[in-house]
Formats: sequence, structure tokens, C-alpha cells
Amino acid sequence: MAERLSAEARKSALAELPGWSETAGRDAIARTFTFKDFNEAFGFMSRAALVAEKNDHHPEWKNVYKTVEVVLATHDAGGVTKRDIDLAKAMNAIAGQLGVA
Ligand SMILES: C[C@H](O)[C@H](O)[C@H]1CNC2=NC(N)=NC(=O)C2=N1
Repeated sequence: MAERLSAEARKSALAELPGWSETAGRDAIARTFTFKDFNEAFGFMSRAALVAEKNDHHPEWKNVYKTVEVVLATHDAGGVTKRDIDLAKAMNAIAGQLGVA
């Protein structure tokens, strides 16, 4: 099982993850993505879902029209692990391909 990152390791990982931040009251990371329209938001979710399923590591997320709110944590570990950082990186790359920095 992946190990929870220390607060220090989490902070330095977040420094390299534009848009992501720690969540209040819970060991997790979060980002809200805003796309051009629903089609792009759902396209992002479709692509991210394939990565998540491939890695057996899944986001908590909510879509409203063109926004997608994502929270990542490793439930088995009770906090943020490298698996969350890797998924966050992949999500940023997918969003980047869709024109969202
Ligand atoms: C059995 C299966 O491997 C686990 O339930 C996986 C699935 N996806 C998961 N996703 C996330 N984010 N955290 C987990 O602990 C987790 N566990």
C-alpha cells in the first residue's frame, strides 16, 4: 500500500502542481477545473476516468456544467500518497491538452 506523504513532502509536491491545494480539515488535495463548456468538462472527465481505472485509483469529483471539482486522497492510507500526486499530474496534463492551464 502507498504511504501517506509527510506534510513537508505534500507541500513540495503541491508546489509543482499548479491549481492544486490542501483541503481544510482533511488530508486530501483539491482543484477546481473550469472548462469552456460542458462538452470539454465531460471530455476531461472521460479521459481522467480512463487513467483512474487503469491505475485503480479514483477521484472524488463533482461536475456542474463546465466546472469539475476534484478531491484526491488515498482512502486505504487515510491521506495523500504518491498515487494522488500522480493522478493530479495526469489531470493537469489532460486539462492542458484541452486548453486549461
Ligand atoms: C480494491 C481497490 O483496489 C481499492 O478500493 C482502491 C480503488 N480506488 C481507490 N481510489 C482512491 N482514491 N483511494 C483508494 O484507496 C482506492 N482504493
